[in-house]
Amino acid sequence: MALVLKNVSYTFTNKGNQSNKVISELSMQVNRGEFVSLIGKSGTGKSTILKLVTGLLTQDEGEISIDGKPISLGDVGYMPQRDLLLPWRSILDNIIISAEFRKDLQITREEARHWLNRVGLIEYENALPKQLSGGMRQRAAFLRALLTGKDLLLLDEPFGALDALTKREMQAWLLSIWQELNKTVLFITHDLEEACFLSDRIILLHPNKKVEKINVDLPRPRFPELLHSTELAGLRHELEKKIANETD
Ligand SMILES: Nc1ncnc2c1ncn2[C@@H]1O[C@H](COP(=O)(O)OP(=O)(O)OP(=O)(O)O)[C@@H](O)[C@H]1O
Repeated sequence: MALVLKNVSYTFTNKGNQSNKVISELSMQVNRGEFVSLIGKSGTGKSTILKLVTGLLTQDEGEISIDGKPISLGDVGYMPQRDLLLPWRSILDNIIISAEFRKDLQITREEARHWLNRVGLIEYENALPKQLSGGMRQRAAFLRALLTGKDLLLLDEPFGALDALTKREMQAWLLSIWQELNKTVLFITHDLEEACFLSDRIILLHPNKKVEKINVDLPRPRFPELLHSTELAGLRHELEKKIANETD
């Protein structure tokens, strides 16, 4: 067992004291080594769930734990929707930033270079973020989350802004790294095909705050040919229908 959310609720209160209960009595679990995707219409609270799990936000009610211990800031590797790379630091210095704040974490520059090489960014180790394309920045932001050394990675729409081909490449290397390093991943996407292709399970958030848990019974390892299979197309279609029929 890895991450458990039990009866979690969260309400945003705006300046005018208007409140918006975004998460209501949510219970869900992500097991060690699993790849789980969160899907649902815009505004159903996907990013809020990730922020609660990181500890950036604190739930009003309920419990969030990792291996039975209440979560605290810094327990997970987090890749937010916007990459938030520091514009004045080189790519290499951006990806090893966690080691500067944590005594328990040693990342050598050699190790960081190994990873830059793995994702095709070694030639950019000394470049500034603004010199990289969107896809390259996403890869750097992913490495920064990976090099926190945490088992649980929270990835908020990491490939949302990429063209279809780059997205395919990134999905393939994400799966290879996930398998090789035995990570646990909680992933947000609006791309239903992507959710089916990558995940063991999908958690669908409904606008009425209910959640639906869907198993993805597709074989692993996953190869790109699977994207053309009737099984994947059938599951994607099923999800599409569930989401399309919803009203707020
Ligand atoms: N800082 C904030 N202050 C007030 N309301 C917020 C804040 N952040 C998010 N919300 C509101 O909470 C709700 C859920 O937002 P959240 O970003 O978690 O949804 P989401 O499912 O991730 O959406 P999307 O798919 O568009 O990224 C929305 O109604 C949003 O307007």
